Amino acid sequence: MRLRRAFILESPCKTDLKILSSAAIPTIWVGYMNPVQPFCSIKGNVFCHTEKCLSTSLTVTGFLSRKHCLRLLGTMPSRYYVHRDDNDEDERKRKREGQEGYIYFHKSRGQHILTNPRVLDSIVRRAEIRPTDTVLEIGPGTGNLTLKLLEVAEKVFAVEIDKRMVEVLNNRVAECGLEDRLTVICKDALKMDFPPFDLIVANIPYGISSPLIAKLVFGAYPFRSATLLLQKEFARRLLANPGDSAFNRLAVNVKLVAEVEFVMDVSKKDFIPCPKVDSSVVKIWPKTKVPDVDMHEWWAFTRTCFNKKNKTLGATFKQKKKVVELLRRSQMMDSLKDHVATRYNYDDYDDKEEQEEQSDGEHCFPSPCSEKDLVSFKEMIAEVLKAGGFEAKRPSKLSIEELLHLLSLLNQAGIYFNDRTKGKDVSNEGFVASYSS
Ligand SMILES: C[S@@+](CC[C@H](N)C(=O)[O-])C[C@H]1O[C@@H](n2cnc3c(N)ncnc32)[C@H](O)[C@@H]1O
Repeated sequence: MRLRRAFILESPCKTDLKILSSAAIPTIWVGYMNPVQPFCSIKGNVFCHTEKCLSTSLTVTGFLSRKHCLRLLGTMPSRYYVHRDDNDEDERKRKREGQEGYIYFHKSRGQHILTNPRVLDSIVRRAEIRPTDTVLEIGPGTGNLTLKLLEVAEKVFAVEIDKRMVEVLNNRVAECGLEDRLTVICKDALKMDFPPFDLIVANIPYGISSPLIAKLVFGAYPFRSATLLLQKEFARRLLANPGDSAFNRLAVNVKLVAEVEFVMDVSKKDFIPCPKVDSSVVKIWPKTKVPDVDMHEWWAFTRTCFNKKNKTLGATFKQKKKVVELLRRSQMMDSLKDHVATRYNYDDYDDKEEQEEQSDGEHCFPSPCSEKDLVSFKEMIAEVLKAGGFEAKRPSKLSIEELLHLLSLLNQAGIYFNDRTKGKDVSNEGFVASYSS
């Protein structure tokens, strides 16, 4: 049968629909075929990237029932999917929300559904799931990935913040008779303790990538690996090595405790609605042997060094604000308690950036340490940097081993980065929060 106009939708499986694409269509867009309803009546709600295919005819060898299609799609056919900004005031769209059959994808929640079955299969294959594994999925959405995970894992915990998605997911999994192996937790993944799991496999909302990865690799969760779909640029940063322009604080912190492996790039066209950015899949392997370092001290140290990652360490540790903070944190101020508060005069400080930082009010002193103590503390840091050969080096170019060495030299000299006046914080909450926007 030759169709002049095809109703193009997303579906996990082209063979199920028995659609053969013409050579002109590089990606096969398949889905719910409704030969009765004329295409033009639904055109308004179809996403633009599907429209590319409209003029191309498809050779169709069979149709699926609407019910079967809905099961494959997990929810309504895409004419019901509307992507709406949270500040979109369109009354008609608002009215439709809540009506049966309509589901809105919210940008603020990163709701971009991965629909390419080949990509879904590759993610599951590269995750190397064993039949006895419990998998944690963050942000299952309508369940395209969840269903694939349920085919191979013993159990899946899916954490989803959006109640509407949870409903769709539960219905879809129940229709496949797999509900016994799925536990859906309707919570914010950043604000909960995860149940025990062996692996994480997820297409996460990109807005929470940093805090979520920090939570996973520094949380008390022993897991084999995390296979994650991330924004491409973000993945490049995680994969970056010292000296690469993308190497940053998160990369250095993750590399301390985990190995990161590139798996594959994923085009934005493989999502509905189509996001603005491309994606990549990476696999994170927690290291079995982690360097013996106080993590809170390490996090505070990398925060200080990577704040201006391309500045030389000599210049970074000359900044008055940094030195005063370090002096306070290193508990070297006991002898200075009686000093009269001093507001520093920055006129003699030839560092524009730092002056700007001061001007936001947050970092204004008075501080109870004297200029004399500050100068000698500064000299002490400079000596440590010089002795270790770090004065002219830039944090962005240092290996983990070099950074660990520098930290131990500074600590040996009594210079600390974590606030030792506050007592020991054993949780990683502050650290995870520091990556939240
Ligand atoms: C990129 S979509 C992925 C959907 C699905 N996994 C897929 O591949 O098609 C991200 C999902 O994460 C959910 N989400 C967003 N923020 C979340 C959070 N803080 N905790 C848990 N889920 C969240 C969204 O509602 C959305 O369903």
